[in-house]
Amino acid sequence: MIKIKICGVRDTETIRFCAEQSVEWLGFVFYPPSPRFLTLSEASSINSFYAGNSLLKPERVGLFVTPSDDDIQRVLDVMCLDILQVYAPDDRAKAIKEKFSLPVWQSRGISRTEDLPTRKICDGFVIEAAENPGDAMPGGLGRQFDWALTKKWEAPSPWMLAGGLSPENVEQAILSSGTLAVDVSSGVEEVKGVKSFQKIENFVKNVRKTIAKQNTVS
Ligand SMILES: O=C(O)c1ccccc1N[C@@H]1O[C@H](COP(=O)(O)O)[C@@H](O)[C@H]1O
Repeated sequence: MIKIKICGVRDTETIRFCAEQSVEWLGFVFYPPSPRFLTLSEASSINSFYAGNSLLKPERVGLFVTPSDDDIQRVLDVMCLDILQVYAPDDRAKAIKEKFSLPVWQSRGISRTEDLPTRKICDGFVIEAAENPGDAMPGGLGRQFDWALTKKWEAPSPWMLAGGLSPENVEQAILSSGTLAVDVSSGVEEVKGVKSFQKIENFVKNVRKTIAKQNTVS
């Protein structure tokens, strides 16, 4: 079973829709330059929505870019998170895990085999395309890398594939990379920062279809 994370969710209708699609994780972006940035007030509303809907299953992943402890604490004061996804160096990612006692996924940009992690750092990795000089953000840009790079990688901890995934390419991405989990943001949007229910539905359908095909041949 391939697990799915829909990142950059900003409203309760999208949360409800994704939950109905049985996705495993929802990503909430706490990085101000992002078009998917969630204010503390919006985070607090989403927290109330979750609190009032105890059957909502998707785990809440808070995304932070080189955060201070205060940046994370301010969010945790208004919203429960199940997992922290961080863009941070190894030691800082470990320190965040220690401080907040939550599972931590470290985002890692790669462009060649040598960039793939060989040591466990925290609880998992989000593997995506390397950042380019001048990029406004380290992720959420719809940029792919060569998926074949991960096919023979002996990952030191669980990982998910991210970067430039879409309903159209996710099947090929899963087959080429060998991933067991996928993370999508811009590929399921109508315009930057606004999720498309149709694209989310197609994305989920195509992921599930890929699993079915894999089951058929194995
Ligand atoms: O989604 C964002 O706005 C974002 C901002 C800053 C860092 C990461 C961000 N998203 C993450 O980037 C990857 C790839 O996203 P995309 O599908 O290519 O748009 C994914 O892990 C998102 O969670």
